[in-house]
Amino acid sequence: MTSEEAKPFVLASSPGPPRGLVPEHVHMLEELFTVVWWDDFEANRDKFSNKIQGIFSQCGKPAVTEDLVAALPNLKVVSNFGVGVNHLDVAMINRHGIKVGNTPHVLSDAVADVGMMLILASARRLIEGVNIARESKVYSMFMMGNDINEATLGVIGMGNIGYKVAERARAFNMNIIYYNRERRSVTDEEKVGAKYCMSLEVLLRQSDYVMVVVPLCKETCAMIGEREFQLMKPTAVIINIARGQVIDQDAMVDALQKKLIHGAALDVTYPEPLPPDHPLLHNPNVIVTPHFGSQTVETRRKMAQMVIDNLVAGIEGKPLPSEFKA
Ligand SMILES: O=C(O)C(=O)CO
Repeated sequence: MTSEEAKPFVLASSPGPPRGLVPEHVHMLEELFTVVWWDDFEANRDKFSNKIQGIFSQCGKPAVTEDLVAALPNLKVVSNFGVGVNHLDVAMINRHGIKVGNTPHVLSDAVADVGMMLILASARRLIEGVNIARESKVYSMFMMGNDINEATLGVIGMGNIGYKVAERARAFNMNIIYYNRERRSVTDEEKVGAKYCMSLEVLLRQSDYVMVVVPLCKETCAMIGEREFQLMKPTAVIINIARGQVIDQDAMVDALQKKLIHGAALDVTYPEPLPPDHPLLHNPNVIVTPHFGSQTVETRRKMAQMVIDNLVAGIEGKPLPSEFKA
């Protein structure tokens, strides 16, 4: 058994909610590392600065600023608990000779499940239905939903998660179209029956459900805005399991109010959470969930293991099992 001092030092934001580490993950980390929690680090910078070799980063916590990176001369790796690294300045971190790890693949099924769940929940008006049953109101025959059978799903971003959404939608007999930087292979397309759209415009015009699954970056920030909502069907529902900022949120509120689109189902927004008086929380055609796409016990366990594997490899100077490069 390694002594505490011999274990490499890793900086992490303090455990517990919001979005903190659950005890199981803390235990996994502490088995291999001397974990320096952010509050302790802040109070004792001189004691820890030379010792920290890795940072456990989650949803922008701790904030990996250039000042922090420069203050940690032995830092080798920033390991992100999640696939999306939009909150990290990867180019800046890499410039300092430090690697960045993330956790793709292991969470794709869980996130795609939430995407499919949001399609079904909005099509079948799940939240309204649950509320009616809970309030013991007279059951209304007029609370009609819509079939997703034969409806068209437009997937924007056919990466790992987008493809998993398509696999699920295929099982529900949806017509699948997609828009992606690169076209998938014919074999991939045929497996899920997905048709490639040459332009976003074509996808937006044809889709009953528009699912956003692109990573947030300069090119995708606010890629769905006023013009895009105008192209969509008035019956369409937009679903976002990527990052809130990929959609211009004010334009979406406007599009919903003007009935340019029918509804929205959002696992991601900005900010998170939305303030209680936000219009998206008070529209019966909108479902908002708390960015919980990857949040299952099993998936989070796999993610925690991957974060740890990236930390170990980075600290030992080996290639990361999953490195994200700028
Ligand atoms: O891993 C991420 O980046 C996620 O947002 C999962 O929901």
